[in-house]
Amino acid sequence: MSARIIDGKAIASALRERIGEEARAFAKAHGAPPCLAVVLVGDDPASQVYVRNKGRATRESGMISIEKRLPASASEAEVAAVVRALNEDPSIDGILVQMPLPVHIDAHSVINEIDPAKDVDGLTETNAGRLLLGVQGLRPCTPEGCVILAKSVRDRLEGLRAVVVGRSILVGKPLSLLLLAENCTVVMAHSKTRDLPEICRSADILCAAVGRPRLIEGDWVKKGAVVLDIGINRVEEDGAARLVGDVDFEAAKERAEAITPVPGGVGPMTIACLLRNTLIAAARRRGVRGPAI
Ligand SMILES: Nc1nc(=O)c2c([nH]1)NC[C@@H]1CN(c3ccc(C(=O)N[C@@H](CCC(=O)O)C(=O)O)cc3)C=[N+]21
Repeated sequence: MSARIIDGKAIASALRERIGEEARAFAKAHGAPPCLAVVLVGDDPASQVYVRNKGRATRESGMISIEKRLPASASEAEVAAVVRALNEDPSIDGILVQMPLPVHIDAHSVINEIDPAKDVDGLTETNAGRLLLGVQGLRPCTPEGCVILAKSVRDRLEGLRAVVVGRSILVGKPLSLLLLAENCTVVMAHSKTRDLPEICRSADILCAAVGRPRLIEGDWVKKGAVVLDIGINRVEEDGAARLVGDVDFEAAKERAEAITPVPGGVGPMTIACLLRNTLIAAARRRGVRGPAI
């Protein structure tokens, strides 16, 4: 039996719809919609596309989107100064510094300049610490999206064995912590893990976030598992550019119960969760409860 394909695009679009309603109610109650600022340094073509898409999605959800662009030659101090000005601006609810930054800029330092209350990526030390502690904070968008997708298949994640392949700051580590918070038994696997195929075969929920095209083979997937493919790899195949995940989708879907496609799986959820975080940040900054979505 072929797996059910988890339609991340449709789930994200339904979530964005609900966020839009909440954002409009917020605008009525507070006199202005939530506002997201995106800082883009340099002219990386992929980043330009992401930022344009984020801007469009933000406006479609009834929120305000502003962009601060700096040249690739901007110094770390200049980028930090832009972030600090956005921190001070009361009309800004969320700040996202688009990655990657030019190599001469230390991304960690710049991210840490963001006011944790406006850190809609959930990447500052403060929000990472809050995630570790299990207290209220802003959670990273892609991992949050993954948990929503897993719950679209399994009502309760409690007691399930989750294997997360990849330990990046952006995805692997925070996703492991979020799944732990859902009472999964979490295995954090990575490039030095021994017997990776065997460990993957033990997963009820298999999450691949390594950035290696089709690393996870079909027979690494347990029958009936939920597979979340977080990889977005651009490859050249038969002379055409294609987007593929970290999982061999065609093979894995013959064993999984449900699987996310690439594109159209986890990616769209990242943007929906970013908008959700912006709404949450806007509400909390005004001392009201965040959205119940
Ligand atoms: N501060 C920061 N926060 C981020 O969250 C962040 C970032 N920097 N830098 C770049 C990565 C990448 N990222 C994606 C978001 C949505 C899709 C997405 O919606 N992808 C579509 C299709 C994309 C396509 O066709 O190229 C999909 O998977 O269906 C992909 C990638 C957010 N990132």
